[in-house]
Formats: sequence, C-alpha cells, structure tokens
Amino acid sequence: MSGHLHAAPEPSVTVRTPGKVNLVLRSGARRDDGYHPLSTVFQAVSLFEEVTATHVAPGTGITLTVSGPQADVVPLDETNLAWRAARAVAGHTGMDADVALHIHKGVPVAGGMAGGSADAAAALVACDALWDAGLSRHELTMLGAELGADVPFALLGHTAVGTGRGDVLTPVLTRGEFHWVFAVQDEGLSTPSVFARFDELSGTAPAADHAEAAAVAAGRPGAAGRPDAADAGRRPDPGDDAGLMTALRAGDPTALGEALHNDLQAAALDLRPELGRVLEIARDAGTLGALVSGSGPTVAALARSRRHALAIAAAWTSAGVVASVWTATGPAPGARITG
Ligand SMILES: C[C@@](CO)(OP(=O)(O)O)[C@H](O)COP(=O)(O)OP(=O)(O)OC[C@H]1O[C@@H](n2ccc(N)nc2=O)[C@H](O)[C@@H]1O
Ligand SMILES: Nc1ncnc2c1ncn2[C@@H]1O[C@H](COP(=O)(O)OP(=O)(O)O)[C@@H](O)[C@H]1O
Repeated sequence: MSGHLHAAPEPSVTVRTPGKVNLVLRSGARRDDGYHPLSTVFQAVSLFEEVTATHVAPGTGITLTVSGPQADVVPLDETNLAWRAARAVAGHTGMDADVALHIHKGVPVAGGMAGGSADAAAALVACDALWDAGLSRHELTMLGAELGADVPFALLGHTAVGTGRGDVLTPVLTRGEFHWVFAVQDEGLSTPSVFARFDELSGTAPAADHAEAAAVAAGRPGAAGRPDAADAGRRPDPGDDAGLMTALRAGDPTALGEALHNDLQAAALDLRPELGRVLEIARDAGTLGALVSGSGPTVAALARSRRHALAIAAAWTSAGVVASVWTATGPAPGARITG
C-alpha cells in the first residue's frame, strides 16, 4: 500500500424499485382532467430499476446518465421522471437540486411495466436519503402521485389494488411466488395513445370533450369544477374480482391465470395487431393466463413454474414474434435502499 491518503469516495445512495404487471385493469370513461378512473390490481415483479444519487459540488444542478438494455431510448433531460423526482424533492424541502443521478434500467422502456415510474420512485427515495431531507413515506407518495399515476405503487411494491387514477392504493395479501414471462417489443406504445384508442373503441371520448368544451365556451363552469358530477357514470365496471383475491390469498396460479383481465388490451391490440399472435403462442404453450401488461405492448404470461416460464419464452423466441423475452417472479418488494 502507498502512504498516500485517498480521498473519501463520493457519498451516494442506491435505491432499487420494481416494474409491475396489472393483474386486472378496469377503466371507466375519460375524466375532464384527461385521466381515466381505474380499478386495477398491481403486482410488482422482479425486474428492477436501480437509481444511484451522488453528491456533486453546489451549483452543479442535476446530471443524468442511464445504462442497461434499451438505455439509448431513455430521455436524458428534464423530461426524465427521475430528474423530475429530484426536482420535486428539492422543491418540497427548499434544498438545492444538486445531484448526479445514474439509472440502471432492468424494466422494458415504454412497455406498460412502469419502468419510468419506478425510476421516479427510486429517485425520490434516493434524493431524500442523500440530502437527509427526512420526508415521510406519505410525503414521498404524495410527491410521487404528482409525477405519475403509477409512481406510488413503485414505492409500495408487492400486490395492491389501485383506484382513482391508479394512485390510491390498498395492499393485498398474497401467498407464495408466481412465475411470469414477458414478451418485450422493440418499439413501445405511448400510454396516452392507448387510452385515446380505448376511448374511441368504447365510444366515450367525443361526447365528454364536447360537453366540457361547450360548457366552457358558454361561460358555464365545466364539469371539472364539480368532481361528483364529473365522475358520475365514468367509473370503471366494478367486475367481480373475488376469484382473483382468493387466488392471490391461496397462492393458486391456475385460478389467478383464469382471473387476469385488462380493459386496455383491445386498444393495444388495435394499435399492434401482431400482439394477438404473441398471446396465441403463449396459450399454445400452456400458459395459465396471458394478457397485455398495462398499456402494452409487453405481453405477460403466467407460468406453472420457472421451467414452464422458460418453455413459453422458447416458444415466443422460436416463433420470432418478440424482440426479447424476460422472466421474473412476483410479488417483489417496493423501493429499497440497497447501497
Ligand atoms: C396504464 C397504466 C396502468 O398501470 O400504466 P402503464 O401500462 O402505462 O405502465 C397507468 O395507468 C399509467 O400510469 P402512468 O404511466 O404513471 O401515467 P401518467 O404518467 O400519470 O399519465 C400519462 C397519461 O396516461 C393517461 N392516463 C394515465 C392514468 C390514468 N388513470 N388515466 C389515464 O388516462 C393520461 O392520458 C395521462 O396523461
Ligand atoms: N426514467 C425513464 N425511463 C424510461 N422512460 C422514461 C423515463 N422518464 C421519462 N420517460 C418517458 O416515458 C415513456 C414511458 O415510460 P415507461 O415508464 O418506460 O413506460 P410505460 O408508461 O409504458 O410503463 C418513455 O417512452 C419515455 O419517453
């Protein structure tokens, strides 16, 4: 060893957050704020994002680097959700937003698995810890909900029912481990465009827009000012998710497979008809249930075992219908400081 003193390493904090699949997603008609009332059940899966926040000299501002598969399609500016999360913590606490953020992506980009939301959740927790801001989980969840409807769930993890915009969460008890396999496409789908196609297919979009526009043009308050009236008739079909809850509590993958449902699937298939073949191949390979994950285009298939997951993956790969295939288990924990 030399006798030189080494500078102490820059203190940094690393936080890990999971991607998700929606086991059930039911959507009502578009509200006047552009959002859709949801009744969904999220499950976090073991595909993880990692965000490292490192101290930088005062006045440096926020810098951002990204690594991992698909890193090249992630924005590196202030539109990145992790960047916005750092600014939100600084804004809320009155601290200076000086931090170097590094994201390592392990969740498909624009795939309906909420990788960007996971980055936002991780950056909230990492900046809070790095700056010793002392924000409560509740405060972080509130800041997260302003960044995106999926962010609170990335903080919480495991399995939870989401209502409102998907940001009002109730944890769900589950037993055991479920085996998932994900068919990832090269090109993502934009969440707003999938919701817009959902509106067109359900025939709800124009009427709501015209009513609101006419009210505003006539100088009357739009429905946006009257939340009860605005939401009347727009709530999601409540469905019957008793079977799903029983399956989760019992750790019964066969029953869970039968209960999977996604209202956005028809819209995603309309925009990407080739996903129909991906679903079909999973069924031929004996999946317990396959569906489009959230707004897609990732297709999630539930398998009996890790071995069965690999068999479904092989069927997709040999049919040449996917860019890549990723296996994972669920549920997985929410945001955790790992270093
Ligand atoms: C569809 C879901 C299902 O979990 O996820 P993804 O599949 O995209 O990951 C979520 O609702 C997406 O959540 P997230 O991606 O955080 O949405 P946000 O950034 O808040 O919103 C992006 C846009 O999606 C639409 N949006 C989102 C949530 C919601 N309940 N209704 C909506 O209509 C709106 O057009 C909104 O402007
Ligand atoms: N940290 C981030 N990681 C990935 N995409 C991000 C991020 N921040 C902002 N985005 C933008 O959000 C879009 C969707 O992000 P993502 O969360 O990966 O998908 P989805 O909403 O389908 O789950 C991307 O196409 C990208 O333009």
